[in-house]
Amino acid sequence: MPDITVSHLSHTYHLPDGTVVQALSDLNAHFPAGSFSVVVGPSGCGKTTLLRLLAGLETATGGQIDFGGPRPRTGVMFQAPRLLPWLTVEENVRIWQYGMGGSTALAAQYLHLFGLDSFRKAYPDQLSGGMAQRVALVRTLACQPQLLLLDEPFAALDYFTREKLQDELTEQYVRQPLTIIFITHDLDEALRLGERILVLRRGRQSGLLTRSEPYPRQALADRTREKQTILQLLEEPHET
Ligand SMILES: Nc1ncnc2c1ncn2[C@@H]1O[C@H](COP(=O)(O)OP(=O)(O)OP(=O)(O)O)[C@@H](O)[C@H]1O
Repeated sequence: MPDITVSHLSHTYHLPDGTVVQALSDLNAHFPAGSFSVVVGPSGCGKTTLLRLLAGLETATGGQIDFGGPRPRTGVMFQAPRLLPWLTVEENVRIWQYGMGGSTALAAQYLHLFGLDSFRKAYPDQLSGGMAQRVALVRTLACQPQLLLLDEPFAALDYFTREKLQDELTEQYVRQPLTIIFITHDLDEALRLGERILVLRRGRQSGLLTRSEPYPRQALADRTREKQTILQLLEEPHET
C-alpha cells in the first residue's frame, strides 16, 4: 500500500443557525505506508473530522487526500464497540467480513489470538466493556485491512484494560503490514503507541514527533520531555 498524503485539507460544517465551523483548515500531513501514526490534540481540534475524511465517511470541502492509487481496504473503529446485540461474538465478526474478504478460519484465528475462544457464542450484553472493544478490534482486523483508522478506541476503558489492548494492537501491527492512524487526546497513549505523532491544533498540524522505541513499550516510562514538547506545540501559535 502506498503512502497517504493529505494536502491543504479543509472542512467546514454549517450549523442550523448559519454558523460556519471550520473543523480543518489547510491541513498538510503525510502518513507513510506501514507506519503507526497517532493524531493527538485537544477536544474540537478536528481529529474525528480528519478520520472521517480519511475513511470516506465525509467529503472534504477543500484540499485532497491522495492514497497513491485506489482507496485501500480500510478498517474503522470508534470509541463505542457498536456490536450488533442480536448476534453472537462470532457472528458479529463474520458479518463484518461480508463483502470485505476474510474467512471463517481467519475470524476464528483472531478470536483465538485475542483470547476470546470461550466467548465465541456469547452475546454483546454478556461481555465487559473491555471485552466488547476487543471484539470490535478483532472484527476490524479479521477483514484484513490495509489501513486501520481508530478513533479513541480505548478512551472509555479502565487503565489496565487499555494498556492490554494497546499492547495487543501493537503486537498485530508488528505481525502484519498495516498502516495505522490512531486518534487520541491522551498524551501517554500517543507516546506509547505512535511512531509518528502528529499534533493537531485548531484544525492544522502544529508539529510532528517521531519515536523509534520498539514495541511493546514500557507503560510507565518517563516521557516528561516528549510530553512537554507536545504541550508546547499545542500552546504556541502554529506555523506549518
Ligand atoms: N456534524 C457536525 N456539525 C457541526 N459541527 C461539527 C460536526 N462535527 C464536528 N463539528 C465541529 O467541528 C470541530 C471539530 O470537531 P471534531 O469532532 O473533528 O474534533 P475532535 O478533535 O475529534 O474533538 P473530540 O476530541 O472532542 O472528539 C468542532 O468545533 C466540532 O464542534
